Amino acid sequence: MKQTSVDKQLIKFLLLEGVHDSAEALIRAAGYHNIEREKGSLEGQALLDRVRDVHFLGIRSRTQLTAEVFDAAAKLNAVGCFCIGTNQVDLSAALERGIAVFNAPFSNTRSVAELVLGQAILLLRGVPAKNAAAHRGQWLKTANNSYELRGKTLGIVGYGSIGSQLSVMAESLGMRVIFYDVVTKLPHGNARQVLTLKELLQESHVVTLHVPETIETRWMMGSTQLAQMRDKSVLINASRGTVVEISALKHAIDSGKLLGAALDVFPIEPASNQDAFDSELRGLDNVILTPHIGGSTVEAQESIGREVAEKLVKYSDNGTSVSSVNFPEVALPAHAGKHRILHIHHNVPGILSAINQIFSDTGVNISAQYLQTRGSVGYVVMDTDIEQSVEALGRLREVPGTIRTRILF
Ligand SMILES: NC(=O)C1=CN([C@@H]2O[C@H](COP(=O)(O)OP(=O)(O)OC[C@H]3O[C@@H](n4cnc5c(N)ncnc54)[C@H](O)[C@@H]3O)[C@@H](O)[C@H]2O)C=CC1
Ligand SMILES: O=C(O)CCC(=O)C(=O)O
Repeated sequence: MKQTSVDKQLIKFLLLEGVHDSAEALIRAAGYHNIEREKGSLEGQALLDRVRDVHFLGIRSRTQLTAEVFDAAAKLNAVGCFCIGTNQVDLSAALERGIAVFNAPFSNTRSVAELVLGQAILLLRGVPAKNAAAHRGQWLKTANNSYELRGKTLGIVGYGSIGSQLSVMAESLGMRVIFYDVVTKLPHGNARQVLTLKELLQESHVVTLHVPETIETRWMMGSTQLAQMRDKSVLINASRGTVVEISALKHAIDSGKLLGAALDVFPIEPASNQDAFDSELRGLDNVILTPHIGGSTVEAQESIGREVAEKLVKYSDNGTSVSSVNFPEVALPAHAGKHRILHIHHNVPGILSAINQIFSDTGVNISAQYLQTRGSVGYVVMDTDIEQSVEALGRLREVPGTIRTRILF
Protein backbone atom coordinates (compact mmCIF):
# COMPACT_ATOMS: atom_id res chain seq x y z
CA MET A 1 0.00 0.00 0.00
CA LYS A 2 1.42 3.39 -0.99
CA GLN A 3 0.57 6.81 0.32
CA THR A 4 1.32 10.13 -1.32
CA SER A 5 1.61 13.66 0.00
CA VAL A 6 -0.66 16.42 -1.29
CA ASP A 7 1.37 19.46 -0.20
CA LYS A 8 2.07 21.27 -3.49
CA GLN A 9 5.57 22.26 -2.43
CA LEU A 10 6.45 18.61 -1.90
CA ILE A 11 4.98 17.37 -5.14
CA LYS A 12 7.66 16.71 -7.73
CA PHE A 13 7.25 16.72 -11.50
CA LEU A 14 9.91 15.19 -13.78
CA LEU A 15 9.55 16.01 -17.48
CA LEU A 16 11.77 14.04 -19.87
CA GLU A 17 12.43 14.12 -23.63
CA GLY A 18 12.35 17.87 -24.13
CA VAL A 19 8.66 18.33 -23.36
CA HIS A 20 7.65 21.84 -24.51
CA ASP A 21 8.03 24.88 -22.19
CA SER A 22 4.24 25.31 -22.27
CA ALA A 23 3.95 22.30 -19.93
CA GLU A 24 6.22 23.79 -17.27
CA ALA A 25 4.47 27.16 -17.55
CA LEU A 26 1.07 25.59 -16.95
CA ILE A 27 2.27 23.45 -14.03
CA ARG A 28 3.95 26.49 -12.39
CA ALA A 29 0.85 28.61 -12.87
CA ALA A 30 -1.07 25.92 -10.96
CA GLY A 31 1.26 26.44 -7.97
CA TYR A 32 3.71 23.55 -8.42
CA HIS A 33 7.33 24.68 -8.44
CA ASN A 34 9.25 21.45 -7.92
CA ILE A 35 9.78 20.66 -11.61
CA GLU A 36 12.82 18.93 -13.10
CA ARG A 37 13.38 18.62 -16.83
CA GLU A 38 15.65 16.59 -19.12
CA LYS A 39 16.19 17.05 -22.86
CA GLY A 40 16.56 13.33 -23.59
CA SER A 41 14.98 10.15 -22.33
CA LEU A 42 16.42 8.03 -19.51
CA GLU A 43 16.84 4.29 -19.34
CA GLY A 44 18.19 1.55 -17.07
CA GLN A 45 19.50 2.47 -13.63
CA ALA A 46 19.47 6.21 -14.43
CA LEU A 47 15.70 6.06 -14.95
CA LEU A 48 15.12 3.94 -11.84
CA ASP A 49 17.13 6.40 -9.73
CA ARG A 50 15.37 9.49 -11.07
CA VAL A 51 11.77 8.26 -10.62
CA ARG A 52 12.22 7.26 -6.97
CA ASP A 53 10.85 10.50 -5.47
CA VAL A 54 8.73 11.69 -8.40
CA HIS A 55 4.94 12.19 -8.11
CA PHE A 56 4.20 13.10 -11.74
CA LEU A 57 6.29 11.93 -14.71
CA GLY A 58 6.17 13.36 -18.23
CA ILE A 59 7.59 11.42 -21.20
CA ARG A 60 7.24 11.23 -24.99
CA SER A 61 7.65 8.10 -27.14
CA ARG A 62 11.19 7.02 -26.20
CA THR A 63 11.11 6.37 -22.46
CA GLN A 64 10.12 2.78 -21.67
CA LEU A 65 8.02 2.54 -18.51
CA THR A 66 7.96 -1.07 -17.32
CA ALA A 67 6.67 -2.75 -14.14
CA GLU A 68 10.24 -2.49 -12.80
CA VAL A 69 10.23 1.28 -13.28
CA PHE A 70 6.85 1.60 -11.55
CA ASP A 71 8.09 -0.50 -8.63
CA ALA A 72 10.98 1.92 -8.22
CA ALA A 73 8.60 4.90 -8.34
CA ALA A 74 6.81 4.43 -5.02
CA LYS A 75 5.38 7.97 -5.00
CA LEU A 76 4.25 8.11 -8.61
CA ASN A 77 0.60 9.18 -9.02
CA ALA A 78 0.39 9.68 -12.76
CA VAL A 79 2.29 9.58 -16.06
CA GLY A 80 1.72 12.10 -18.83
CA CYS A 81 2.64 10.85 -22.32
CA PHE A 82 3.19 14.09 -24.24
CA CYS A 83 2.27 12.28 -27.48
CA ILE A 84 -0.42 9.97 -28.90
CA GLY A 85 1.16 6.51 -28.65
CA THR A 86 1.24 4.83 -25.23
CA ASN A 87 2.87 1.57 -26.33
CA GLN A 88 6.05 2.62 -24.48
CA VAL A 89 4.18 2.29 -21.17
CA ASP A 90 3.10 -0.97 -19.52
CA LEU A 91 -0.45 0.30 -18.97
CA SER A 92 -1.66 -2.71 -16.94
CA ALA A 93 1.37 -2.56 -14.64
CA ALA A 94 0.60 1.13 -14.06
CA LEU A 95 -3.08 0.41 -13.37
CA GLU A 96 -2.31 -2.39 -10.93
CA ARG A 97 -0.15 0.07 -8.97
CA GLY A 98 -2.83 2.78 -9.01
CA ILE A 99 -0.93 5.00 -11.47
CA ALA A 100 -3.06 6.91 -13.99
CA VAL A 101 -1.67 7.42 -17.51
CA PHE A 102 -2.71 10.32 -19.74
CA ASN A 103 -1.81 11.26 -23.34
CA ALA A 104 -2.61 13.86 -26.00
CA PRO A 105 -4.77 12.05 -28.53
CA PHE A 106 -5.29 14.91 -30.99
CA SER A 107 -2.71 17.70 -30.74
CA ASN A 108 -0.15 16.42 -33.26
CA THR A 109 -2.46 14.70 -35.75
CA ARG A 110 -2.48 17.57 -38.26
CA SER A 111 1.34 17.67 -38.23
CA VAL A 112 1.56 13.97 -39.11
CA ALA A 113 -1.07 14.26 -41.85
CA GLU A 114 0.76 17.21 -43.45
CA LEU A 115 4.10 15.39 -43.42
CA VAL A 116 2.58 12.31 -45.05
CA LEU A 117 0.92 14.33 -47.78
CA GLY A 118 4.21 16.08 -48.52
CA GLN A 119 6.03 12.75 -48.63
CA ALA A 120 3.43 11.30 -51.01
CA ILE A 121 4.01 14.17 -53.46
CA LEU A 122 7.80 13.88 -53.23
CA LEU A 123 7.81 10.10 -53.65
CA LEU A 124 5.49 10.06 -56.69
CA ARG A 125 7.78 12.63 -58.35
CA GLY A 126 10.96 10.73 -57.46
CA VAL A 127 12.30 13.80 -55.67
CA PRO A 128 14.32 11.97 -52.97
CA ALA A 129 16.47 10.18 -55.57
CA LYS A 130 16.79 13.29 -57.79
CA ASN A 131 17.76 15.38 -54.78
CA ALA A 132 20.37 12.85 -53.65
CA ALA A 133 21.81 12.72 -57.17
CA ALA A 134 22.00 16.51 -57.42
CA HIS A 135 23.96 16.59 -54.16
CA ARG A 136 26.44 14.23 -55.82
CA GLY A 137 26.66 16.51 -58.89
CA GLN A 138 24.30 14.49 -61.13
CA TRP A 139 21.42 15.99 -63.17
CA LEU A 140 18.43 13.59 -63.37
CA LYS A 141 15.93 15.62 -65.41
CA THR A 142 13.31 13.10 -66.61
CA ALA A 143 9.56 12.48 -66.50
CA ASN A 144 10.02 8.71 -66.24
CA ASN A 145 8.33 7.27 -63.14
CA SER A 146 7.22 10.78 -62.15
CA TYR A 147 3.52 11.20 -61.44
CA GLU A 148 0.96 13.73 -60.24
CA LEU A 149 -0.98 13.00 -57.06
CA ARG A 150 -4.24 14.00 -58.74
CA GLY A 151 -6.38 11.02 -59.70
CA LYS A 152 -4.22 8.51 -57.82
CA THR A 153 -5.53 6.21 -55.10
CA LEU A 154 -4.42 6.75 -51.52
CA GLY A 155 -4.80 3.67 -49.31
CA ILE A 156 -4.99 4.54 -45.62
CA VAL A 157 -4.45 1.72 -43.12
CA GLY A 158 -6.01 2.81 -39.81
CA TYR A 159 -8.75 5.44 -40.23
CA GLY A 160 -8.47 7.13 -36.84
CA SER A 161 -7.61 10.73 -35.96
CA ILE A 162 -4.67 10.93 -38.39
CA GLY A 163 -5.95 8.67 -41.15
CA SER A 164 -9.34 10.37 -41.40
CA GLN A 165 -7.80 13.86 -41.41
CA LEU A 166 -5.38 12.84 -44.14
CA SER A 167 -8.33 11.47 -46.12
CA VAL A 168 -9.97 14.92 -46.29
CA MET A 169 -6.73 16.67 -47.21
CA ALA A 170 -5.91 14.11 -49.94
CA GLU A 171 -9.36 14.38 -51.52
CA SER A 172 -8.98 18.15 -51.67
CA LEU A 173 -5.92 17.53 -53.88
CA GLY A 174 -7.93 15.29 -56.19
CA MET A 175 -6.90 11.90 -54.82
CA ARG A 176 -9.26 8.96 -54.59
CA VAL A 177 -9.21 7.59 -51.03
CA ILE A 178 -9.82 4.07 -49.76
CA PHE A 179 -9.13 2.85 -46.24
CA TYR A 180 -8.84 -0.35 -44.22
CA ASP A 181 -9.67 -0.45 -40.51
CA VAL A 182 -10.61 -3.23 -38.10
CA VAL A 183 -13.54 -1.06 -36.98
CA THR A 184 -16.32 0.09 -39.33
CA LYS A 185 -15.76 3.84 -39.73
CA LEU A 186 -17.84 6.63 -41.20
CA PRO A 187 -15.98 7.64 -44.39
CA HIS A 188 -15.19 11.35 -44.81
CA GLY A 189 -16.06 12.86 -48.20
CA ASN A 190 -16.01 10.25 -50.94
CA ALA A 191 -13.59 7.89 -49.18
CA ARG A 192 -14.53 4.19 -49.20
CA GLN A 193 -13.78 1.53 -46.61
CA VAL A 194 -12.50 -1.74 -48.06
CA LEU A 195 -12.94 -5.07 -46.33
CA THR A 196 -9.41 -6.45 -46.50
CA LEU A 197 -5.87 -5.14 -46.31
CA LYS A 198 -5.10 -7.09 -49.48
CA GLU A 199 -7.78 -5.22 -51.44
CA LEU A 200 -6.33 -1.89 -50.25
CA LEU A 201 -2.78 -2.89 -51.17
CA GLN A 202 -3.77 -4.08 -54.65
CA GLU A 203 -5.61 -0.84 -55.49
CA SER A 204 -3.45 1.93 -53.99
CA HIS A 205 -0.73 4.03 -55.63
CA VAL A 206 0.23 5.34 -52.17
CA VAL A 207 -0.16 3.20 -49.05
CA THR A 208 0.13 4.97 -45.70
CA LEU A 209 0.04 3.34 -42.26
CA HIS A 210 -1.72 4.95 -39.27
CA VAL A 211 -2.33 2.10 -36.85
CA PRO A 212 -1.24 1.88 -33.20
CA GLU A 213 1.42 -0.63 -32.13
CA THR A 214 -0.44 -3.77 -31.06
CA ILE A 215 0.09 -7.52 -31.36
CA GLU A 216 -2.10 -7.46 -34.51
CA THR A 217 -0.19 -4.61 -36.20
CA ARG A 218 3.26 -6.01 -35.38
CA TRP A 219 4.99 -6.71 -38.74
CA MET A 220 1.62 -6.35 -40.52
CA MET A 221 3.54 -5.19 -43.64
CA GLY A 222 5.83 -8.16 -44.39
CA SER A 223 6.97 -9.75 -47.67
CA THR A 224 3.49 -11.18 -48.44
CA GLN A 225 1.77 -7.81 -48.04
CA LEU A 226 4.51 -5.91 -49.92
CA ALA A 227 4.14 -8.37 -52.80
CA GLN A 228 0.39 -7.57 -52.86
CA MET A 229 1.09 -3.86 -53.39
CA ARG A 230 0.59 -2.39 -56.84
CA ASP A 231 3.75 -2.31 -58.99
CA LYS A 232 5.49 1.10 -58.82
CA SER A 233 3.50 2.23 -55.80
CA VAL A 234 4.97 3.81 -52.64
CA LEU A 235 4.75 3.03 -48.92
CA ILE A 236 4.71 5.55 -46.08
CA ASN A 237 5.03 4.62 -42.40
CA ALA A 238 4.63 7.31 -39.73
CA SER A 239 2.93 5.01 -37.21
CA ARG A 240 5.27 2.69 -35.31
CA GLY A 241 8.50 1.03 -36.46
CA THR A 242 7.32 -2.50 -35.68
CA VAL A 243 4.53 -2.30 -38.27
CA VAL A 244 6.89 -2.82 -41.26
CA GLU A 245 9.44 -5.59 -41.77
CA ILE A 246 12.45 -3.57 -42.85
CA SER A 247 14.31 -6.38 -44.68
CA ALA A 248 11.22 -7.18 -46.72
CA LEU A 249 10.80 -3.48 -47.57
CA LYS A 250 14.44 -3.23 -48.61
CA HIS A 251 13.90 -6.17 -50.96
CA ALA A 252 10.77 -4.53 -52.44
CA ILE A 253 12.74 -1.32 -53.09
CA ASP A 254 15.87 -3.05 -54.44
CA SER A 255 13.80 -5.18 -56.82
CA GLY A 256 12.01 -2.12 -58.23
CA LYS A 257 8.59 -3.37 -57.07
CA LEU A 258 8.09 -0.08 -55.16
CA LEU A 259 9.01 3.36 -56.52
CA GLY A 260 10.04 4.44 -53.05
CA ALA A 261 9.15 4.69 -49.37
CA ALA A 262 9.11 7.16 -46.51
CA LEU A 263 9.76 6.01 -42.97
CA ASP A 264 9.49 8.21 -39.90
CA VAL A 265 9.57 5.37 -37.37
CA PHE A 266 11.85 2.36 -36.95
CA PRO A 267 11.93 -0.93 -35.00
CA ILE A 268 14.93 0.43 -33.08
CA GLU A 269 15.28 4.18 -32.65
CA PRO A 270 18.16 6.06 -31.03
CA ALA A 271 17.42 7.14 -27.44
CA SER A 272 18.63 10.68 -28.08
CA ASN A 273 20.01 12.95 -30.79
CA GLN A 274 23.50 12.10 -29.53
CA ASP A 275 23.09 8.40 -30.38
CA ALA A 276 23.78 6.99 -33.85
CA PHE A 277 20.99 5.85 -36.16
CA ASP A 278 21.34 2.66 -38.16
CA SER A 279 19.04 0.98 -40.67
CA GLU A 280 19.34 -1.35 -43.65
CA LEU A 281 17.57 1.38 -45.61
CA ARG A 282 20.37 3.92 -45.21
CA GLY A 283 21.87 4.79 -48.56
CA LEU A 284 18.75 4.02 -50.66
CA ASP A 285 18.17 7.24 -52.60
CA ASN A 286 14.45 6.71 -53.14
CA VAL A 287 13.71 6.19 -49.43
CA ILE A 288 12.98 9.19 -47.20
CA LEU A 289 14.23 8.57 -43.65
CA THR A 290 13.10 11.01 -40.95
CA PRO A 291 13.90 10.84 -37.21
CA HIS A 292 10.39 10.25 -35.81
CA ILE A 293 9.35 13.85 -36.40
CA GLY A 294 5.78 13.31 -37.58
CA GLY A 295 4.46 15.19 -34.55
CA SER A 296 7.49 17.42 -34.05
CA THR A 297 6.24 20.84 -35.01
CA VAL A 298 6.23 23.95 -32.85
CA GLU A 299 2.43 24.10 -33.05
CA ALA A 300 1.89 20.48 -32.02
CA GLN A 301 4.45 20.46 -29.21
CA GLU A 302 3.17 23.70 -27.70
CA SER A 303 -0.38 22.41 -27.73
CA ILE A 304 0.56 18.94 -26.40
CA GLY A 305 2.53 20.57 -23.57
CA ARG A 306 -0.57 22.41 -22.39
CA GLU A 307 -3.00 19.55 -22.97
CA VAL A 308 -1.13 16.90 -21.00
CA ALA A 309 0.13 19.24 -18.26
CA GLU A 310 -3.47 20.31 -17.66
CA LYS A 311 -4.55 16.68 -17.26
CA LEU A 312 -1.77 16.03 -14.71
CA VAL A 313 -2.57 19.20 -12.77
CA LYS A 314 -6.30 18.40 -12.68
CA TYR A 315 -5.60 14.91 -11.43
CA SER A 316 -3.28 16.28 -8.76
CA ASP A 317 -5.55 19.16 -7.73
CA ASN A 318 -8.92 17.47 -7.60
CA GLY A 319 -8.64 13.81 -8.65
CA THR A 320 -10.25 14.20 -12.07
CA SER A 321 -9.09 11.33 -14.27
CA VAL A 322 -11.12 12.02 -17.43
CA SER A 323 -9.47 10.74 -20.64
CA SER A 324 -6.93 8.58 -18.83
CA VAL A 325 -5.92 5.72 -21.13
CA ASN A 326 -5.70 3.08 -18.38
CA PHE A 327 -7.46 4.33 -15.25
CA PRO A 328 -11.11 4.55 -14.10
CA GLU A 329 -12.42 7.86 -15.45
CA VAL A 330 -14.09 10.22 -13.00
CA ALA A 331 -15.10 13.84 -13.75
CA LEU A 332 -15.16 15.70 -10.46
CA PRO A 333 -16.52 19.12 -9.46
CA ALA A 334 -14.41 21.55 -7.41
CA HIS A 335 -14.31 20.69 -3.70
CA ALA A 336 -14.02 24.13 -2.06
CA GLY A 337 -14.40 23.91 1.71
CA LYS A 338 -14.31 20.09 1.67
CA HIS A 339 -11.67 17.46 2.23
CA ARG A 340 -11.49 15.12 -0.75
CA ILE A 341 -10.29 11.58 -0.12
CA LEU A 342 -9.17 9.40 -3.03
CA HIS A 343 -9.06 5.64 -2.59
CA ILE A 344 -7.65 3.37 -5.30
CA HIS A 345 -8.19 -0.32 -4.72
CA HIS A 346 -8.35 -3.77 -6.26
CA ASN A 347 -11.80 -4.24 -7.75
CA VAL A 348 -13.09 -6.98 -5.44
CA PRO A 349 -16.49 -7.27 -3.76
CA GLY A 350 -16.97 -5.62 -0.36
CA ILE A 351 -14.48 -2.73 -0.61
CA LEU A 352 -17.06 0.05 -0.85
CA SER A 353 -19.00 -1.23 2.14
CA ALA A 354 -15.75 -1.52 4.14
CA ILE A 355 -14.92 2.10 3.23
CA ASN A 356 -18.38 3.37 4.18
CA GLN A 357 -18.26 1.46 7.46
CA ILE A 358 -15.12 3.41 8.41
CA PHE A 359 -16.88 6.73 7.79
CA SER A 360 -19.83 5.56 9.82
CA ASP A 361 -17.54 4.40 12.70
CA THR A 362 -15.55 7.67 12.76
CA GLY A 363 -18.66 9.87 12.51
CA VAL A 364 -17.43 11.58 9.33
CA ASN A 365 -20.23 12.73 7.05
CA ILE A 366 -19.69 12.04 3.35
CA SER A 367 -21.15 14.94 1.37
CA ALA A 368 -20.44 13.39 -2.04
CA GLN A 369 -19.12 10.07 -3.29
CA TYR A 370 -18.03 8.98 -6.77
CA LEU A 371 -17.03 5.48 -7.83
CA GLN A 372 -15.68 4.12 -11.07
CA THR A 373 -13.97 0.85 -11.88
CA ARG A 374 -11.80 -0.23 -14.81
CA GLY A 375 -10.72 -3.84 -15.10
CA SER A 376 -9.04 -4.92 -11.92
CA VAL A 377 -9.01 -1.49 -10.26
CA GLY A 378 -11.62 0.69 -8.55
CA TYR A 379 -11.39 4.42 -7.81
CA VAL A 380 -13.63 5.96 -5.17
CA VAL A 381 -13.64 9.66 -4.31
CA MET A 382 -15.31 11.07 -1.19
CA ASP A 383 -15.87 14.69 -0.18
CA THR A 384 -16.13 15.21 3.58
CA ASP A 385 -16.67 18.24 5.84
CA ILE A 386 -14.55 17.86 8.92
CA GLU A 387 -11.09 17.41 10.37
CA GLN A 388 -11.74 13.82 11.43
CA SER A 389 -11.49 12.86 7.79
CA VAL A 390 -7.73 12.60 8.35
CA GLU A 391 -8.41 9.93 10.97
CA ALA A 392 -10.75 8.15 8.55
CA LEU A 393 -7.99 8.26 5.92
CA GLY A 394 -5.65 6.45 8.33
CA ARG A 395 -8.15 3.62 8.66
CA LEU A 396 -8.89 3.56 4.94
CA ARG A 397 -5.27 2.69 4.28
CA GLU A 398 -5.77 -0.51 6.23
CA VAL A 399 -8.75 -1.73 4.17
CA PRO A 400 -7.65 -5.01 2.50
CA GLY A 401 -7.25 -4.45 -1.25
CA THR A 402 -6.16 -0.82 -0.90
CA ILE A 403 -3.55 0.18 -3.50
CA ARG A 404 -3.14 3.88 -2.79
CA THR A 405 -4.86 6.74 -0.96
CA ARG A 406 -4.61 10.54 -1.18
CA ILE A 407 -6.28 13.43 0.60
CA LEU A 408 -6.82 16.79 -1.07
CA PHE A 409 -7.53 19.73 1.25
N1 LIG B 1 5.31 9.63 -36.33
C1 LIG B 1 4.86 10.31 -35.30
O1 LIG B 1 5.51 11.23 -34.80
C2 LIG B 1 3.53 9.98 -34.75
C3 LIG B 1 3.06 8.70 -34.77
N2 LIG B 1 1.81 8.39 -34.27
C4 LIG B 1 1.35 7.00 -34.36
O2 LIG B 1 0.18 6.98 -35.19
C5 LIG B 1 -0.74 6.08 -34.61
C6 LIG B 1 -2.14 6.42 -35.08
O3 LIG B 1 -2.54 7.67 -34.51
P1 LIG B 1 -4.09 8.11 -34.49
O4 LIG B 1 -4.63 8.19 -35.85
O5 LIG B 1 -4.18 9.31 -33.65
O6 LIG B 1 -4.72 6.87 -33.70
P2 LIG B 1 -6.22 6.46 -33.59
O7 LIG B 1 -6.30 5.57 -32.40
O8 LIG B 1 -7.11 7.64 -33.68
O9 LIG B 1 -6.46 5.56 -34.92
C7 LIG B 1 -5.91 4.30 -35.12
C8 LIG B 1 -6.83 3.53 -36.04
O10 LIG B 1 -6.21 2.28 -36.34
C9 LIG B 1 -7.22 1.29 -36.33
N3 LIG B 1 -6.62 -0.02 -36.14
C10 LIG B 1 -6.18 -0.58 -34.98
N4 LIG B 1 -5.66 -1.80 -35.24
C11 LIG B 1 -5.79 -2.01 -36.56
C12 LIG B 1 -5.43 -3.08 -37.41
N5 LIG B 1 -4.85 -4.20 -36.95
N6 LIG B 1 -5.69 -2.97 -38.73
C13 LIG B 1 -6.32 -1.85 -39.22
N7 LIG B 1 -6.68 -0.81 -38.46
C14 LIG B 1 -6.40 -0.88 -37.14
C15 LIG B 1 -8.14 1.72 -35.21
O11 LIG B 1 -9.43 1.10 -35.29
C16 LIG B 1 -8.19 3.21 -35.42
O12 LIG B 1 -9.22 3.61 -36.27
C17 LIG B 1 -0.52 6.24 -33.09
O13 LIG B 1 -0.94 5.09 -32.39
C18 LIG B 1 0.97 6.44 -33.01
O14 LIG B 1 1.59 5.21 -32.82
C19 LIG B 1 1.01 9.37 -33.75
C20 LIG B 1 1.44 10.66 -33.69
C21 LIG B 1 2.75 11.07 -34.12
O1 LIG C 1 7.72 12.90 -30.88
C1 LIG C 1 7.00 12.41 -30.05
O2 LIG C 1 6.81 12.92 -28.98
C2 LIG C 1 6.27 11.12 -30.38
C3 LIG C 1 5.19 11.32 -31.38
C4 LIG C 1 4.43 10.06 -31.51
O3 LIG C 1 4.91 9.09 -32.04
C5 LIG C 1 3.10 9.98 -30.92
O4 LIG C 1 2.50 11.02 -30.63
O5 LIG C 1 2.62 8.85 -30.75
